[in-house]
Amino acid sequence: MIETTEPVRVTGAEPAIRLSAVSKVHGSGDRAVTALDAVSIDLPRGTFTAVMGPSGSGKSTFLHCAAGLDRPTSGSVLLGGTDLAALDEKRLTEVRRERVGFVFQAYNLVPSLTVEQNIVLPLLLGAGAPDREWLGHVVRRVGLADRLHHLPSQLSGGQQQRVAIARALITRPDAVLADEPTGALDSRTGRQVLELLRDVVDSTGQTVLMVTHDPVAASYADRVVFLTDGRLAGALDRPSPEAVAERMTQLGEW
Ligand SMILES: Nc1ncnc2c1ncn2[C@@H]1O[C@H](COP(=O)(O)OP(=O)(O)OP(=O)(O)O)[C@@H](O)[C@H]1O
Repeated sequence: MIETTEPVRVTGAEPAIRLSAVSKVHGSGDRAVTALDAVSIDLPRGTFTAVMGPSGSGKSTFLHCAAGLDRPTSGSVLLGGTDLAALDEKRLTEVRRERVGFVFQAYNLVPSLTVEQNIVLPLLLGAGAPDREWLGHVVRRVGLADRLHHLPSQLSGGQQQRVAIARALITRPDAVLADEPTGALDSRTGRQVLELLRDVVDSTGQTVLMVTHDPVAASYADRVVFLTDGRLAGALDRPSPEAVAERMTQLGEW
């Protein structure tokens, strides 16, 4: 008798974010600029992806399309299995609030609110009640348990960015999207923020997508994808800072 062993089929969980042939044209006529040109990519759940490329290569547009902040001219974006193109503005805003966490270079905290109030703000806007247990977990993870009643102005830059990361995590989003999160930090504080993002992926299975110009920052990711002229121009898995820097040099100016 011949025994056949069926290969175990790993169906692969649905990606946190899927872009299919996404193009984005800004403006029209003579002024039209193709910022993204038929980009297709899956960001698997529980992974950390960095996006790099020369200035003007489409990194921010990529992040904004992936997050539903910008609507593609063509192609589709699935966020946690939801087709963003099918949503009206109101629903898109809700989906963005519930399913995506944002971290920006300028921390974007509300100066008159305490650390705790800033962290739970997305829940209040969405009329959800803060889950004290999850809040406790998030503030411990970012190392801010003893700063909850401080104002942002009483914190260092790195601490403020950690508040922003906690705020991004409070809704348990499908993905955390970070645009140059260490751009305003010195290298030591920047490393702490990158270690935190890495830990968020490793210990909570979160998905992180980060735009950066810094090869060291990119080396914290599982994978770096490169953009030039709005197109994907390769990727590096388990990137070292040296390999990322070399690839960026090949792609032209930074
Ligand atoms: N609102 C807009 N209107 C017109 N053109 C735009 C707009 N936003 C972006 N662009 C153009 O689209 C292209 C990609 O821009 P994008 O900001 O995505 O690049 P980037 O890689 O993030 O750049 P940088 O590293 O300099 O921030 C650029 O040529 C830019 O000038």
